[in-house]
Amino acid sequence: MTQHVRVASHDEVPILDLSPLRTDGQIDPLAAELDRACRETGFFYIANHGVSETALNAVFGATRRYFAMPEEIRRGHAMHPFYRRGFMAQGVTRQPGYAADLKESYEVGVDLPADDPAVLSGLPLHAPNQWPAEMPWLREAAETYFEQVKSLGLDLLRLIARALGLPDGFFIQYTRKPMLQMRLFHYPPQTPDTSLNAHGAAPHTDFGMITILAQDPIGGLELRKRDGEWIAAPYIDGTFVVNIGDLFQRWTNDVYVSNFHRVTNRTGRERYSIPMFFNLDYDAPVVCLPTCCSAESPPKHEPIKFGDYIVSRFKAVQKFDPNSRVA
Ligand SMILES: O=C(O)CCC(=O)C(=O)O
Ligand SMILES: [Fe+2]
Repeated sequence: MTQHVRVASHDEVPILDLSPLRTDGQIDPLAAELDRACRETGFFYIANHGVSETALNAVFGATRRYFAMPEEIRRGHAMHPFYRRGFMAQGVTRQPGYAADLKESYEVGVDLPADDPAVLSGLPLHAPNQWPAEMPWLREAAETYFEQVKSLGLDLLRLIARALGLPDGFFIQYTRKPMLQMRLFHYPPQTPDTSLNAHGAAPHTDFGMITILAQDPIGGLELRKRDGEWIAAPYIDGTFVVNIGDLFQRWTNDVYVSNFHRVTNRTGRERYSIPMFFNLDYDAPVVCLPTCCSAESPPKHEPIKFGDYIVSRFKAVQKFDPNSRVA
């Protein structure tokens, strides 16, 4: 079992107050704080993020209620392996070198109509959401929260563009049909006989752009600093945790860091968390950002399409099957 780790200092994982984003205030000092956090640990908290407490409490309430039901009911909502919406059982996610993750989830994306051209053409991850008809409370709470976190994500994209010296709309231009993936997570408590190699979520880096995470007071999220030390990023009331994904690191020519993190729930209690993987349009060209490369620091990575990269990572760790589409 992993050792007890110390709590991150404010310097290591700062709390950024986002109020200036919504009050038309001066955002440059905030962008500078964000820039420093993204270069050093790739993790920061955000406060005054604009998501209502009512929406947050409702989505956690619905998540608890859903996972308190017998698993057979959830199995009836099994996630479609191509569209990635619905229930994902324990053990689907497996990071190389570790036992399968102990968490289970309900997956939600951008709710596209079945006749949307992207859906009709079979673009991976583009689909209508899947909702159990007998649980309207799940859909209602998840959709309300999803919309609020989506607008928070757009605010963050504007701030990130500012931090990187790009026009404010640089990333927002690629959010016409963004591949947002929200996951309602349940982490059962780890028992003493759980394999030493098992985690709620084994050490990994996130795939995409940024992750906006709501965790409950149980805590358990830990991240690895650039020097290799693991530190805890506990629950802080009124905040979310934001971190950088691998594709965004690549886009910045490795100037921003996508860091390893993990979750181990040793509290003996159920843990719930709700990450929003804020990804961009399938076709967004990920080519070294103009402010991140120069003659002294040439591009380190080949250009790639946003969606092609995300799909390649799903294949590696989440049993994504490109041949599983039903016409
Ligand atoms: O549940 C958490 O606190 C973090 C989950 C996570 O890191 C992930 O799903 O990528
Ligand atoms: Fe993660």
